[in-house]
Amino acid sequence: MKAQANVADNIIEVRDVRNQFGSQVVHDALDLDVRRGEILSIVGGSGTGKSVLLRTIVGLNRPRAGKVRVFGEDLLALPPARRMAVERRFGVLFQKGALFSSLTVAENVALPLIEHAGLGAREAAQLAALKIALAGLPALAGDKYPSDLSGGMVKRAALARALALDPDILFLDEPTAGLDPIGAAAFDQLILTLRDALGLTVFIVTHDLDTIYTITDRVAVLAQKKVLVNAGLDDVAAFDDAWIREYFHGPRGRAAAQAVSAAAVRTENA
Ligand SMILES: Nc1ncnc2c1ncn2[C@@H]1O[C@H](COP(=O)(O)OP(=O)(O)OP(=O)(O)O)[C@@H](O)[C@H]1O
Repeated sequence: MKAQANVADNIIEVRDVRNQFGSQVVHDALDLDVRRGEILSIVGGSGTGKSVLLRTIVGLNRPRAGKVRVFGEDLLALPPARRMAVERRFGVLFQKGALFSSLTVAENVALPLIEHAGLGAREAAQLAALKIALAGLPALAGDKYPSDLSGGMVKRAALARALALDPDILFLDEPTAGLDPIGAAAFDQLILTLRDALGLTVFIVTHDLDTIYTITDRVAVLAQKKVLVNAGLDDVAAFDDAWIREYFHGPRGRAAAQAVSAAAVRTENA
């Protein structure tokens, strides 16, 4: 079962944000709160700016207007050393994994420990081995190069690297895209376990209805250049909007909802 977030304070606050590329306005007057300890899924049609929102929150994209506060700090207004200290509290898993292809998995995971935590090579290697295990990979995977891994293992390796610096917030951009259903379900359960064990806050950009139904506490829907609704799944699914109706009540949405109900019944009868 999902555990609800313990403390309902906002760890991320996005206020009145505008993002624009040339004449294309992606976000206009966008507001979003993310609560400490929750798993929040960001959904929306293709091109609604889910990845841009993630990049804006982690400071990789400067909005044209508005403010983003993470842990109460405006990242873009901080002096470099303070900004780096805040950034160390983020773990980011980008869409394609973004591992260095010329480094082994263990070296990829050790890199932030050497570069940002100032560890020596030996300590970093020991800690990297722990993170690799935490991400559910066998120890042998540490010696492999990203090109030698399956898609699911690449995601786990990238997750191990995202966990390297013991982040408070995990940002995941379409973590289950390209995985088979069994691999995707296992990855979802891993995220849930890590959230519960480590007290992480998890921000997931996803199209995956199974992820949304099985591990998400709240869902934020991007539409009309803003967050149309940010609430629990039942409230979002009942929201009166054409895209939401099609997404949550179309065949795939119904199948995901039924699978979760069936799993709940099995648990009750066990
Ligand atoms: N650096 C950039 N320069 C110009 N346009 C950009 C840039 N980054 C994003 N965009 C545009 O912003 C829009 C939103 O992009 P984004 O990748 O956030 O969408 P998305 O909701 O994540 O889509 P998808 O679900 O297809 O991955 C797109 O039209 C994209 O082309």
